[in-house]
Amino acid sequence: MALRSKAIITCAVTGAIHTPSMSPHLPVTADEIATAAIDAAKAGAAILHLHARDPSDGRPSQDPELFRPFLSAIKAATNAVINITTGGSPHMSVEERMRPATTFKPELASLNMGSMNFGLFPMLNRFKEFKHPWERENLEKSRDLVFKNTFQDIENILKLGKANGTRFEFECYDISHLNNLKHFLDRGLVQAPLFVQSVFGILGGIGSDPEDLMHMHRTATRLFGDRFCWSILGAGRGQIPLATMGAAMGANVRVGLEDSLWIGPGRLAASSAEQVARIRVILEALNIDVATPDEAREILQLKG
Ligand SMILES: C[C@H](N)CC(=O)CC(=O)O
Ligand SMILES: [Zn+2]
Repeated sequence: MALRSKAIITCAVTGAIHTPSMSPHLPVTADEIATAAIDAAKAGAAILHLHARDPSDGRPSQDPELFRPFLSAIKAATNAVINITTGGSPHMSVEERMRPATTFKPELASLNMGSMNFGLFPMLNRFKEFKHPWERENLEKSRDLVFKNTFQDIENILKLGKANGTRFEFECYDISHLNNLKHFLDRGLVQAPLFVQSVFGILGGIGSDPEDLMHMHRTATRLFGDRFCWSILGAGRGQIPLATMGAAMGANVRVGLEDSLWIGPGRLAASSAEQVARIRVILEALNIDVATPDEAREILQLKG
């Protein structure tokens, strides 16, 4: 793993997993997403990972016209790195998922490194009341849902990136995803430094035990040596503890309401910025400086 000079904080402000009835703080409209992202950048996030939602009912959407207003507001207020999702929602087609990255040619986009079961239904044990029927439907449907990311899908998104100068946040939800990334590295379809976002705690992927983190780290180091920039994404209550453990080992970190709605046991986070502030305090307590957006660009060799 490339020795990390400074820690890059990525913030994912809304996503497509959580639904509006789960938290009043989940941004839905373009204004809410812009405000959440700008506040997260002010709190110390160098990279903003962005999804869009239909303002009428909060349903995840990859419609570029829903991205456009908050992208321009964010760019006007910060020089944070814009990272546009190509994962969208696991219920969407890959073509649908690729639309905003195709339209906006961002310097960074997410890329999910393998197909997998994507179990969201356990959240039905925690959340009972939903304003919109699609919220419960999506969770129920995840019992029989495959998040499709075939080798051809990945290759198509890599080609899109190459054409647009877009580099990737490689979402690795399991050890096999690291091997898939190595396959594309060996074929010269991806270039170092590889921004490896290890995703822990999604049902269908690797768990969120410290042993899982160590296993990911060992395997990534064996496969990529010092050609990767490691980052930790813990879903749900594992968010801050796993990010803390990873940071102590030299990793970068990802927080935000896309990945966890919580700031403490039973306490909803009031904003993604609150989670950024929390992990920043921890990083600085570990004597780790937080990277600015331009330092993140340099570390990840982004087009700027
Ligand atoms: C677990 C995260 N939702 C992973 C993610 O952010 C995927 C994407 O947007 O491409
Ligand atoms: Zn995402």
